[in-house]
Amino acid sequence: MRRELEVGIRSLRGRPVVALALWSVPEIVPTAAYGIAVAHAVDDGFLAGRPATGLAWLGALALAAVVGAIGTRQVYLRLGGLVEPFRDDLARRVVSGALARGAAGNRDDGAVSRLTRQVEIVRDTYAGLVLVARTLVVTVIGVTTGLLSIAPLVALLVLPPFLLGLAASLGVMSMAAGRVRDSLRADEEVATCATAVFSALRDVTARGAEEYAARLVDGPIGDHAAAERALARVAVVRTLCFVVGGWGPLVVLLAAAPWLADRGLTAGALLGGLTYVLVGLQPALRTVLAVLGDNGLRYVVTLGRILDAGASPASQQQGSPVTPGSDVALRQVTFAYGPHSETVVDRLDLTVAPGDHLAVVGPSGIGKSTLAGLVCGLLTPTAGEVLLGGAPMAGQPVEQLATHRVLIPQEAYVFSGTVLDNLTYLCPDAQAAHIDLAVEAVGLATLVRRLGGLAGQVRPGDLSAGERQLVALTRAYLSPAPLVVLDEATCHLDPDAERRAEEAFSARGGTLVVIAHRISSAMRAQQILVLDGSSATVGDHDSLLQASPLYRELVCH
Ligand SMILES: Nc1ncnc2c1ncn2[C@@H]1O[C@H](COP(=O)(O)OP(=O)(O)OP(=O)(O)O)[C@@H](O)[C@H]1O
Repeated sequence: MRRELEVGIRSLRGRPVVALALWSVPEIVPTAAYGIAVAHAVDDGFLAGRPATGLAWLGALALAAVVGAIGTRQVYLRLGGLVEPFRDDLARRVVSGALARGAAGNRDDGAVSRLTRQVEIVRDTYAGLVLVARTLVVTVIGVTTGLLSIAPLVALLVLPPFLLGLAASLGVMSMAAGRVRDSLRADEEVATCATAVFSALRDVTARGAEEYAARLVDGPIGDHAAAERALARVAVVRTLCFVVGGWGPLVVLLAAAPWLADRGLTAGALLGGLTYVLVGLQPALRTVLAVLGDNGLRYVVTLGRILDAGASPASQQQGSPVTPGSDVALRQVTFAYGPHSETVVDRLDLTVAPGDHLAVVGPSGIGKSTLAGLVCGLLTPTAGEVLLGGAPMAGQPVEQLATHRVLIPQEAYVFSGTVLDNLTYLCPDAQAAHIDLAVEAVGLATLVRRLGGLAGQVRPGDLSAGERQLVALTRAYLSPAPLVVLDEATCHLDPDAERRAEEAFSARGGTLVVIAHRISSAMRAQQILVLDGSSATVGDHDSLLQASPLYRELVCH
């Protein structure tokens, strides 16, 4: 919070602060005059049986208010000279930061929001804070001057509780800023989670993952509720501050009235003192609390966001995720589905160079799909590690992994919608020419024509298992992911269609891992991994014929 306040105070340097202060002086006149006029109107006028004198004092009060209004007008005219340059500085900071990040190749999607909405919020709240700080100073000077002139004892009684309440309100501000930040963060977390779940609603329903989706949003919603409760507790503390600083002086003054009367305090002076509390101090504290609680917090939090985003692109890059390549490496990977389950993969070492085509073969139930899950980061090794482009898969966010690898399982996922929706699901910005190329390469053209082109409707139930696989394969082909893993994803295609699809993927670029359904598929790969329960052998077709009895057996089959 100190940083945000320093930025605001520093911005006042070289601005017309003196003119603003001088034009605030006329405003002190009515503030100081309230109690004096009431005291004299009562003591010298109405209680002395001279109502005309009483009314004259009240008339003088109206005159003082006119003087104050002239000062207020001039203050507002000069406020722009303080606030607009501050806004310009912030806008400059946002634009420079966004340009620097753009030049460094990093998109800054939040810059528009910061430049328009957030800078305006800071400008408005800053103006509100300047005004309230000025009003507070004017009130304290005016009330103190007035009280000292009619009854110095009353000043000694009412000012301490007021100042105590004011100090406590300022202290609560720092605590409240932290709570507002927590609440905003929690709110963003809920929005991020809910957006992810809502945008995947179709998939959630299709895969029956409703409970999992609910669990995803459950935590952030709980955090948000806790943050809101903490914020509500701060509001209670703020109310207590007002009780002390706003009502405290009134109670003290009323309680001390007999004691003051014994010391010669007149009824008019007592009423004058009450007027200062009710018309001066109490509204000033209420405004301070309202403005600090609203403007102040919005100022600190929003300016904080702008300042954080303005950090140099180099420092931001340090935290940005590493972009892995497409080479896959397994280092002593061991995996079992549970602590007491049999080990499916045992200390496996494997390297697939970028651009290579690896086929995995082995008897049913030996662990081929498990290996595909490990390579894609869907399963976490019990021991050892899986690296993609040299970066460990473990701990990488799902969104990041999704841009670097795509897995097509045996049961192809196709949904109700247009052909185009189904094909561009992993690459929404795909160009028409690229889509046509993919459709042709993978062998989907006949089906697309039958469905009425890219705008035609797909009804999953009307497609054969092989047709659904072709749709899913074309989608994977269009995906920008450099690593493609096909887990028996062509098992429902005839051998020719399978060959055509696999050749398309080989020519696509990037690394290809195929869990082979047919041995003919394995023979197209540069490297073949034979999984044999107790051991795993890697080689090309010829070397494996020599080295692996299991491979020889699979080829004969
Ligand atoms: N989710 C799971 N929980 C527990 N065990 C599992 C799970 N999935 C697979 N297994 C077990 O792990 C072993 C390897 O299964 P996996 O599906 O990886 O074999 P596969 O070689 O792909 O078989 P297939 O060729 O029949 O598809 C099997 O014994 C299987 O029963």
